[in-house]
Amino acid sequence: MEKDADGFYSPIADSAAPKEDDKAQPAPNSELIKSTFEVSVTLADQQGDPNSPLYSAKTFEELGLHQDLLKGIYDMGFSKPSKIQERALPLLLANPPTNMIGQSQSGTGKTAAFVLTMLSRVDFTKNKPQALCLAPSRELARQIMSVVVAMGKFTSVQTEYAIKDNLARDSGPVTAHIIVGTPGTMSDLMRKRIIDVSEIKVFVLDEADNMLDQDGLGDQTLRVKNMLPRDHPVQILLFSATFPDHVRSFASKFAPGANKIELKKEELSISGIRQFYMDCKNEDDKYDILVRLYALLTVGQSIIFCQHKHTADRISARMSAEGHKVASLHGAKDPAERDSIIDNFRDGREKVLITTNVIARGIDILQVNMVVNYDLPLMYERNSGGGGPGGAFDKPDIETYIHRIGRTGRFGRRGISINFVHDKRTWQQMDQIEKATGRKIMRIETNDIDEMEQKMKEALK
Ligand SMILES: Nc1ncnc2c1ncn2[C@@H]1O[C@H](COP(=O)(O)OP(=O)(O)OP(=O)(O)O)[C@@H](O)[C@H]1O
Repeated sequence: MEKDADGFYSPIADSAAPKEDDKAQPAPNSELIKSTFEVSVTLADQQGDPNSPLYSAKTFEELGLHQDLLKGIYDMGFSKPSKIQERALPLLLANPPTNMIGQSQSGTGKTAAFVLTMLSRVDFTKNKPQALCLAPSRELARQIMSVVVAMGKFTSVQTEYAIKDNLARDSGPVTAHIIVGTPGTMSDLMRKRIIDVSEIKVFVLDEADNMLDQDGLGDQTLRVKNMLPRDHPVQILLFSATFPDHVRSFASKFAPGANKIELKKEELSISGIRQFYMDCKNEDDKYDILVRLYALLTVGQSIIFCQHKHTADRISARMSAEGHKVASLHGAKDPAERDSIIDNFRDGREKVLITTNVIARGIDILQVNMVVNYDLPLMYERNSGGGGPGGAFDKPDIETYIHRIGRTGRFGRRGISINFVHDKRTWQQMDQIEKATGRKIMRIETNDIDEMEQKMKEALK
């Protein structure tokens, strides 16, 4: 079976496929919630709470960073390290270099830990690639690059992208120190020797469980690793908020002898994200409820996740036709369009983004205070007996759920997630998610608009 650009197997019927009578009907305005509250983006002082993943007993100065990098960190407005930064950085920067498997909840600052390591290990006098970083989407690669550039502002770091359409096929060898990209393009450029790997010292996988998963990007990532030099050690860093059991042992082989920072199952999701569900009557009702939520979705910014790109396109086309301003983003759009959509959303020019799992991981936009799982994230289960030949998308994808809701509640902020459930199957799937994450998912009435607004107000306080 072929996987599409969003990493899904494609020949699965979209349960929310358009129906003949599905033509856009303007939603009565009376149904729209009038938003009467402001978003309070209060950054609770969790950096002083020893139980918080943002807590640290140390300062950045104590972590052994170069003066130029400290300047970059403070210039970004960071004052104290988070727990993962405090614990990981001394291990990451120690000599001889040791591999690392680092796990920490979404939005707790893993990026800074690996970016500071790359910047610390580069010899700026040599114009050759010395650190490679892979991410599962171009959007995340671009975001990581912005952190490299910001943290390296007071160094002479040179950077380059290994993402689709960035380098011409006949480009000369890349002389940049740090290259950030997606695995397919990275391996392509390495094979063509546009990227010379002879001086590579650090190899980072962000969203490592996804990058190593054989049902995901595993093959492409392995191809990159197999092209790395063998005449000197390369420090391998794997970071993610999740490391499911089936990836964990492979991760240990991929990064042998790694220092490990791990989370317990009950620590996986963030307490600042309040989780809700709405009991929808059927597929069509999901759409109507989303439209009714529109005013709340635009109080801050929100991301609506669908299982399929055609669902994302269909909902956004219908909402736009009804006069609501929304954008849609998925892997079938061309790279330039993807860049402009995410940039518009990042800059707040768009408030509602309807998307697929393509941006479920890593994307850090602090103003996002609401995530809607229009469709719950599902994984392909072979031989589940639930439909297609040999398997079906029946099982909830717990890791993707944790990453999706983690697009809100970043670095101590508050956020809301809402799951739409509409039949017995989706109920059961949500029940499994609740059990696996150990966090209560509260009901919100769909027909009591005041209650809906009140609950959200409280959750964001
Ligand atoms: N020490 C710090 N002080 C203040 N803000 C920080 C600090 N470290 C990171 N941040 C900010 O916190 C936010 C989340 O960080 P980051 O994107 O690295 O999270 P993450 O752990 O990689 O999350 P995810 O698992 O979702 O990828 C970013 O906006 C980042 O700038």
